[in-house]
Formats: sequence, structure tokens, C-alpha cells
Amino acid sequence: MPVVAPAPRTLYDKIWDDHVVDVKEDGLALIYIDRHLVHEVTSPQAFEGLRNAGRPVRRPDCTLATVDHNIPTVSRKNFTSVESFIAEPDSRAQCAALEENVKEFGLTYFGMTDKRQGIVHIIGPEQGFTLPGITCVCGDSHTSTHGAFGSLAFGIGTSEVEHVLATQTLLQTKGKNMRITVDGELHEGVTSKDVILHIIGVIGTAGGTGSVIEYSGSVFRGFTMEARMSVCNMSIEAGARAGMVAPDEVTFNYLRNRPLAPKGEAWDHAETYWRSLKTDEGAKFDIEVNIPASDIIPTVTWGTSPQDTVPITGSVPDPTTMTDPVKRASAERSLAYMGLTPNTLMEDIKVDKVFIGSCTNGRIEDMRSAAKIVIAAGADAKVAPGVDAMIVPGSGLIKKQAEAEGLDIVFKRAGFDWREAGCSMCLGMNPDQLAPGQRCASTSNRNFEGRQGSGGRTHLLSPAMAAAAAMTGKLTDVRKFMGAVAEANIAAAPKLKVLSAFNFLDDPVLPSPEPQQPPAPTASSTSLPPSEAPSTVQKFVVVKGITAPLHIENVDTDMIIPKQFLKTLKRTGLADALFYTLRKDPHTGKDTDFVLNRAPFNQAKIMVCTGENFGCGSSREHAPWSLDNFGIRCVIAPSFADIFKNNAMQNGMLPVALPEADCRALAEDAEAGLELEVDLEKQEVRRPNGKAAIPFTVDPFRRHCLLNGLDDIALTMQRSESIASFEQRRSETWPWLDGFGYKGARIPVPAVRNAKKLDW
Ligand SMILES: CC(C)[C@H](C(=O)O)[C@@H](O)C(=O)O
Ligand code: SF4
Repeated sequence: MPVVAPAPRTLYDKIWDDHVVDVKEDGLALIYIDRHLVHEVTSPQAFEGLRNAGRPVRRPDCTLATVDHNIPTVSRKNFTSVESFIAEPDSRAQCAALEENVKEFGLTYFGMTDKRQGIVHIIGPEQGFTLPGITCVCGDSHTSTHGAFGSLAFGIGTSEVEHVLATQTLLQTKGKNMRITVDGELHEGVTSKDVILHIIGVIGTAGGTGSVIEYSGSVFRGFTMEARMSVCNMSIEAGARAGMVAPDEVTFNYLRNRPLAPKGEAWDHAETYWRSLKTDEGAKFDIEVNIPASDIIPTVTWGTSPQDTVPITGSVPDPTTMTDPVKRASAERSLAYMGLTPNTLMEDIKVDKVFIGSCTNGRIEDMRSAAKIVIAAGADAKVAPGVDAMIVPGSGLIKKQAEAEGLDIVFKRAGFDWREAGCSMCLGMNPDQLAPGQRCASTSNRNFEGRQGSGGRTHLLSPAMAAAAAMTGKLTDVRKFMGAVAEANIAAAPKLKVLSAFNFLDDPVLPSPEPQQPPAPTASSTSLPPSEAPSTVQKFVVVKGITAPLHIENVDTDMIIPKQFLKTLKRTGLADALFYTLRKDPHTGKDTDFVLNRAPFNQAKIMVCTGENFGCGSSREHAPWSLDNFGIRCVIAPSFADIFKNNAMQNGMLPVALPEADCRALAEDAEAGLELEVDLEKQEVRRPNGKAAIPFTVDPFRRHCLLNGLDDIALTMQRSESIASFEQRRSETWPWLDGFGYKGARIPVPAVRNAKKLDW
């Protein structure tokens, strides 16, 4: 009998196949999650859910928590406790809640006195918590960063955080395979950030919707792990579920001897497995994009979407040249917000602030590349007058390393502000924010309206370009800081040390958590507790009512609910926060004439959007919560971002995808103040005045859950036997995944918590 060769598989196919616990006929799979990162913003409601249902965290050994979004980045010299250090009450409450939760549920936690604290997507790789071939999730959209190691890493909403905490699994349908190949030589001055900005400019923020991107080609092969992380990080800005690079020597060298990476024989086994993790010859991709490296030059954004990119040598686009009316309206709106005139040269745009940091570009190589530009500017060069430039390392260890290398001195001498680790001005949940009208050259990943502060204007660029902007006070082609003069300045400057990260990973002051023998399996660790908790998910059967029309494309979740409202510990009370930036004038604080402020739309139960890609960007489940709190239970749009769609359904809400022409027709009904009726049972939108109903389809399992108000966690709990047998196989086949180094180890949370009354 001829032997049938197995079909060639992609890297994504392989990781997926190795994590399927079980799968239903309709393709909905229960997949096992190897690593779960937790931060303070998207976890409080999840822990509350566990507490209410009396459920433990299933795999504390595979879970790692830290605080990053809310924390001030000022010196921690006088830090004694979160309570006394964090002035803003809601930020303080979220950080304190996480400290309570990690204690209660027994999780490993890098708190504010721990040098390993930092942005979740920086500390996971740094510690070797992130490994090739794993599934990795976090209640955060930039979890895609970890795909740089050849893992399947993606952001989830808070309901799914709870699902993972309780069951260590997730319900998922497989995405499409997409490959982006960049081959050739990059021009001088072009960095990984320029490459990913260019890619997003080419494919758009919805280009990767429903797909997992594999980055391939000589450019990514030649990148360091840090550069690969910057690329994978922004896969979410390209709309993808995840991004990945096949592991290779670069990956193994980065990981070998990291505190939580496997050691000795376990490493050898792991490496053998990791080497099999590459796309087979002949494997099929649903979408292929090829970009010549030579097309890419240093890139910046001009607008309020990451796809609004332009070479630094270019100028601000002119909306009157755009034929598509939605695109033209979006560009006009962006330019008005950004305070820019069409055809202005990008290099003529002055900046007020420079921010170097974030999970995209807060790593040691980013610090070095920015410092190189500062040095190239000359010994006496200073940050341009009137510009405020801040540098925020992505973790405490990066800060330490940068200081040991002397980078902080370079920055401080030139007038930069050198900060403590955190998310900082990437989204300004802490005090690091732009004032209305201020313009910032930022190494972060999102330039949405209000992202860095209400009314603030963001231009995304690389760390080197950000440093160049700081020195000149304008967006500047970084290549002006290269060449003979620059080289002479660099040669004349004191030599900087380039140290290995390994000098800092083994910090004697802060020992790694004690590795312990895995506890013997007990009844409760091999079978999940039965769910007695009743479902709290509301049913969706028919919703009829006033419909609010919206003509914006790429409605991002920052727009649906800005960051200041993410500081809640609840899922409720967010009605006024919905589309806050559009509903309130940033200068006067008064109501604008935005559709939701006007009768009858202030009573809307449905929203119809005529632009593509509704709900893109951040994974914040606060977006559907605020729509629901306002009274909107159904959104109709031509397409939805993946995480938003999931989050909405987790809350008994219905996203309906319809062709753009149908959305327009429904928007006309809506504008006339007529009621629409969305019937999930019949899968149709009924229109007024006897017009034909418009049919739609919804995934059968999700439809069943919505019609019956079913809770995913309770359903997954019923599959406990499959999960337990998967775990047994996992321990046998991939033993290094059993929370190596963390098994049962708990890092004490500072107990400076006296009976003092707190003011929240
Ligand atoms: C707070 C969190 C939900 C959010 C995300 O998902 O990305 C944040 O990290 C952001 O960058 O907007
Ligand atoms: S994108 Fe910004 S806010 Fe979000 S995790 Fe990264 S650094 Fe933090």
C-alpha cells in the first residue's frame, strides 16, 4: 500500500494541531493555553467572576502577573506601598486589586518593588516565560508580540481571561494562514518599526482580519529577537489575530539560560521540538503578501490610524484626491484632529513631545538605537527648545541594563527625562499624558484620537526617528543623523558598553522564584470542579428599536471607550463613557452634536456603521460593556475586528456583519429615525415600511449560546475529562511547559497594608 505523505502544514497549523483539546464538527475547538500573562486593567472583573463562582485558578504555574498600565513612571525611591505611591484613586484601586487577587489565587507577581516588573509583553520574553511552540494569551491586544518566538500568542477580553484562569483553555475557531514576505536588503536607517509601519500602510488595519500572519523572508531572518518582537507586536494594528516568526538559532540563543526557560536535558528536548516548528515546503497560505525590502524607507504616520503611513520624505495627503467618500471623510476628520494641512512636508511638522518606550519599542536595543542618534548629534547637542522628551524603559531590568551601559547618562545630558518602567504615555492611563493640541513623536503603536491624552496628536515612528525629532523639534529623516559628521561625533564620544542581558537576569537582590517539585496530582487538579454558578450572560433573541447611524471606518476601541474609563473594577456604569471623545468637546467639556447625543438616537438599541473594521485595536471588553450599558445590544457593520466580535458575544450582544451596501441602506432607515428589528432566531434584520428583510449568518455555536444565554465557562467545565487527559499528554510530551521554575512558587506581595482607610 502506498504511504500517504502527510499534507504540508504551516507553522500556525502545527502549533494549532498540538493544542487542540477537542473539536466540534463545526470547527469550534477547545484549545489549551500554555502561558497566561495578567495585568491590572483587564483582570479585576475576571477574578471577581472566579470568586463569585467559587472557582480556583487552574494553572497558577502557567500564569504570571504584573502591574504596568496605571503605574506612575516617576522615581520609586520613596515607594513603600501602592496605596501611598499611586495618587490617582482609580489607578490605585486597580493595582491594589491585582495585589489582592494574586495573593488570594496564589499567582506569581512582579510588583512595583520587583526589578522584573515591566510591561507584560516585555517581561514574558525577558524571563523565558514565553517559549516557541506555545499558546500564550493575555487580556491585552499586543500579546501578538510573543509570536516572535514562534508561538501562537493573541489578545483576549476579560471574559476570556476568566475562562483561561478557570479552565486553562479557550474556545477558538481556526483563523486563516497569511504570509508576509519581505526579502532583500533594507536601506540604511530603516528599522523593524519602519518595516511594520510600511506593511500596515500597504495592507491596512483590516488587512490581517481573521488571519494569523507568518513573517518570512530574509529581512525577518536577519532581525534580532527584539526587532522581531516589534514587528509581531504591531500585527494587531494590521488587524491580525496574531503574528509569528519561525524559531531559529536567533530565538534559541536569546532564550538559552533565561530564568524560566527549560534547562539541561529539558532544554535539549525542547530544542528538538522547536526545530520542527517551521512551515513545510508546499504548505498552503490563504493570503500571501510580498514586499521588497528596498521599497521601505523611514516611515511615520500622519493621521489617526496606524495605516496612515507615509515615508518621512513625503507630505501630508490631500483628501480631495480620494475618491471613496468614507475614506475621504475619514482623512478629513483625521487631518482636522491632527491639526495638519494637506501637502505639508512631513519634515516641516513641529513636535512638542517625544515618547520613547512601550511594548513595541521599550527594549534595550531601542534605547541603544535612540542613544546612538543623540550621540551622533554631537557632544553638546540638546533636546530642541520647547520639546519635552521622555524615555520609559519597558522593564526594571532593561532600565538597569541601560544604566549599566551608560545610556541614561547620554539621554539625561541631552535633556531627556529618564523614567521608571511602565506603559506610560503609550496610552496615558497614568499621569504621563499629552495636553489637548500637543503633538508627540512616539515609538508606541497607536495614534488613535485621544490615545495619548484627550486632544493629543500622535505620530508613530521608530526609536531612532523619535530621537532625531527630539533633537530637531520636528519630524526628521533619521538619515540626517548618519554619515561622516555623525560618525565623527560617535567616534569622539566616550565608548558605551554593550552588556549582555544575562548580567541582569540573575539579580542577586531579587532571586527568581524557588523552583519546586510539581505537587502530586490531586483529585482537584485532574478534574475541574463542577460548575454550580448560574450563567450571568443575557439572552439575545430579538432586539427592536431606534438605530444610531455611524459613518466612520476603523472605529477603534479607544474611540468607543477612552482609557480613563478602563480603570473600573466593574462591568457597569460605563454608559456615559461610550464614544466619550466624540460626545464631549475636549476644550469645553460640553456635549457635541455626535449622533448619540441627539434624540432619538440617545435611545438607540442598535448601531449601524457603514465603515469596515468596527472595534479594531485594543482588546478592552469595556467597549462592548459601554455599548451595552448605553442600551445598544447589536452593532451592524461591514466587518468587525476579531477580539471585539468575541468580546461582544461573551456579553450577550450581537455583532452582525453585512455587505457595505446593506449597511448603507440600513443607515438610511436609521437616519430617518425608523426602528429596525434584529432577529437572531430567524437570522434577519427587519426593516420598516414593508422593505425586504436582510438575512445574516452567525456561527451556529455562538448563535445557540446567545439564544440561550449560555456561559462559555460552564460549558467548558463539562469537558473536564478531555482537559485533564490533554494535560497528562502535555506533561509527557512537552514536560518543560509545566510551569518550569514557577510550580507553586509565590512571590510575596509587600505587606505594607495597615488598617488605614482607603479613599475609593
Ligand atoms: C488595556 C488593554 C486592554 C489595551 C489593549 O488591549 O491593547 C492596552 O494595552 C492598549 O494598548 O490599548
Ligand atoms: S500598547 Fe501600550 S498600553 Fe498597551 S500594553 Fe503596550 S505599552 Fe501598554
